[in-house]
Amino acid sequence: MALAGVRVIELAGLAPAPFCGMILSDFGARVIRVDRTKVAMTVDTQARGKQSVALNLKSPKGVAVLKRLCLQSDVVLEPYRKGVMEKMGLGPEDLIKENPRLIYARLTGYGQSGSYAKAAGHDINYLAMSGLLSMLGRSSEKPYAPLNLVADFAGGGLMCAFGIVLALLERSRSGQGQIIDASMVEGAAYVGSFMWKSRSIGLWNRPRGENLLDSGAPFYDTYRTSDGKYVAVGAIEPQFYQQLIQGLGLDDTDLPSQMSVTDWPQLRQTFTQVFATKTQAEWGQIFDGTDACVTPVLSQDEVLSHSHNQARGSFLKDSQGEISPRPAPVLSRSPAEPCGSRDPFIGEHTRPVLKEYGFDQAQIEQLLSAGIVECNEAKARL
Ligand SMILES: C[C@H](CCC[C@H](C)C(=O)SCCNC(=O)CCNC(=O)[C@H](O)C(C)(C)COP(=O)(O)OP(=O)(O)OC[C@H]1O[C@@H](n2cnc3c(N)ncnc32)[C@H](O)[C@@H]1OP(=O)(O)O)[C@H]1CC[C@H]2[C@@H]3[C@H](O)C[C@@H]4C[C@H](O)CC[C@]4(C)[C@H]3C[C@H](O)[C@]12C
Repeated sequence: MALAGVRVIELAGLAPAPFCGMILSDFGARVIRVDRTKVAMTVDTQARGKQSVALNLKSPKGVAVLKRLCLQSDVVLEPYRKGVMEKMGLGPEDLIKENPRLIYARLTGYGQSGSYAKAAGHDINYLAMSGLLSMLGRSSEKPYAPLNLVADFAGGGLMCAFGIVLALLERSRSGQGQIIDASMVEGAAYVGSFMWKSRSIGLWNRPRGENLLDSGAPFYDTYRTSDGKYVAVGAIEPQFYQQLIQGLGLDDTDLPSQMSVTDWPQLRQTFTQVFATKTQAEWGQIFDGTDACVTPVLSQDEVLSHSHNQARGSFLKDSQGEISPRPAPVLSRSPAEPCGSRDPFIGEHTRPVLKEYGFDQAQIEQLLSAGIVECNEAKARL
């Protein structure tokens, strides 16, 4: 796999950093997640392929153990607010001095500088600060955050993984590691560059929810079908829009012009009435195989059985029966090989990892008895 041989130390975080770690693991990196001790369960639901070491970083000996892990690793990924790692003596200066090849990835909400750098926050806050949240929501409704998708994952975990791969590539030429300052505000905004760079063509010059791509246009929206399900319509171009009208059994000459913005409410009403006359499957029989850009709105469970997704194997079922998306994109020669076994328990791999990283039996026992590390192999054998 593309990242085979890359060794990552992931400090346990909430959601963005775990997603970043899972991406790296899916594409072949060895990801060791460092969990706190005395914690019963992990919140990392994106732990596919990872190993877990439980380590108390509130103790100097625990800090020394982490330094030794980072000394022999390629990447350290930390999900804490600005200054936390420095406070523990684990800042970039501390670690890169000992391992100049180390790639030190810092995934935060607001970045390592600026007045908000030390403030707590979550996806919705970062999305709000990115300028994108102000654009999300239907006309006359308040802005809404689309799950915690845009800042936590698109602009956070994924963007950080991209930064790590860039730094690995650069290191292959320079031999040097570097610090990645991954701010979710900036990552989300960067993902949304189109929203800024297309203002000049007037795509966003109307109020929220009244533009072509923000639920304003009736030919770019969702519609309820007679069985209470929905279809998505994305017939933007005239040639696709004509196929939409044809599939709906409407006569274009009876309708206002597609781009007559003032007539969009009336056009939406017409589409709403027509889509309500058939089931989602019936509309699928009408529109599948055409360029009308009409697709079923599938649930998280329905995605697995849709013929298109099935043909590609777009979704996986692991050994625990959990359905989840397969890694993307698909590389032709070195594709991801996501691990199918269960996620690790906290501290499940403490002993074998410490041994692999050069700690002898006596040192490991000493760390265990002092509570610096925890080992939960027994739980794993149940
Ligand atoms: C996980 C589910 C989904 C959450 C997604 C949500 C929408 C997000 O947006 S997550 C993104 C959050 N932001 C960031 O990641 C940006 C960077 N990070 C931060 O800004 C901060 O870390 C913070 C604000 C997120 C948290 O701040 P906090 O003060 O807690 O921590 P830090 O300042 O960073 O300092 C870390 C401290 O920890 C010490 N540390 C670290 N490692 C170790 C170690 N190995 N040993 C010892 N100590 C360690 C470090 O020294 C620092 O200490 P100091 O502070 O002393 O310096 C979640 C969605 C719903 C959640 C569940 C729900 O809330 C119910 C339960 C609530 C319960 O309380 C917890 C369990 C829940 C089930 C809960 C579980 C999950 O959170 C959810 C499922």
